Amino acid sequence: KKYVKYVQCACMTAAESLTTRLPKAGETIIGHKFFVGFGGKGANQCVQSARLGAKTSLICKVGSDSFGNDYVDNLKKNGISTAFVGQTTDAATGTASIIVNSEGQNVIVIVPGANLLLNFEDLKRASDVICKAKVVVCQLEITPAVSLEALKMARASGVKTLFNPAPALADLDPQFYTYSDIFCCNETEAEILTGIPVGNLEDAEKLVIVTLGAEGCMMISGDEPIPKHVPAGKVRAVDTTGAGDSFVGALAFYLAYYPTLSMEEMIRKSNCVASVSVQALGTQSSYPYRKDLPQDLF
Ligand SMILES: Nc1ncnc2c1ncn2[C@@H]1O[C@H](COP(=O)(O)OP(=O)(O)OP(=O)(O)O)[C@@H](O)[C@H]1O
Ligand SMILES: [K+]
Repeated sequence: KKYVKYVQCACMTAAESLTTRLPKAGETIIGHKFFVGFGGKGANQCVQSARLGAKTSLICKVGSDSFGNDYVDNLKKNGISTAFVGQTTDAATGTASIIVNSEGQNVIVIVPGANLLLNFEDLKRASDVICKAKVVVCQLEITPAVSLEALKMARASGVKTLFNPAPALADLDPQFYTYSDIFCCNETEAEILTGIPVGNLEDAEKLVIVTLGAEGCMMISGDEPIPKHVPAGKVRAVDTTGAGDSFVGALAFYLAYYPTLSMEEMIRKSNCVASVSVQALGTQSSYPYRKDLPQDLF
């Protein structure tokens, strides 16, 4: 199989301003630091997989603007195929404008922009990549119906599906459960999602993983219905931003390249990768490369 993994996703430019306090409505204040980074859950996950050595292709849409051009360069630098990264003049590249005060409190405005223009036609164009992948990973930062369609296309070709229901939707279409082999969310998302009728969970996915920050993860599967705790190692965390995406990206890598490992072992290794990411600042900037990790992870 040519593409061992494909992520269908959102790309966002994150512009962050640091100030002593958050401005009030109508107020202008002076901050002391500004930086721009690359984000979006799907893209983050894809970058982490690629840095572990996975062959990846991203299906997404950015604007025909400087943020979009920079994002395409960033993906290429990470060795990710951009054959299905569309650029549109109908919307701007997705952005997250973030203001953080000295207590670490923040206000964030996300404008999804071009991400919401990714459509069924784009999926059709990429169908060869989707259907020949080993693993397809989807999230909810694009139009949910498009994510669901990608999962269905993958499933129809026997491709393993990993779904990360983030950001969480209270009224998630129950079909997402049916078309996900692995359903991986964090505690907050699990809380929002538990409004789903239990009947849907029963005829659903083969495995549910809930990530628990420093505590690692809980896993529960059809084969092993008793929840199992897979702890993360003790590390000195400096910035946990993006840890969830590092975990999902790592898990996708192990599913594609080490399919004979037990799920527990894949989760243990993915915890190790994500726990490295919390020891560095930022999101993609904190994701480890294969060469910098203990070699017993491979
Ligand atoms: N303090 C920590 N120490 C060790 N590992 C951690 C720590 N925080 C997170 N991790 C690792 O990262 C994984 C994901 O963390 P978490 O559950 O906080 O995800 P998240 O809430 O989606 O994170 P974020 O939204 O900040 O990206 C955990 O399962 C664990 O493997
Ligand atoms: K980090």
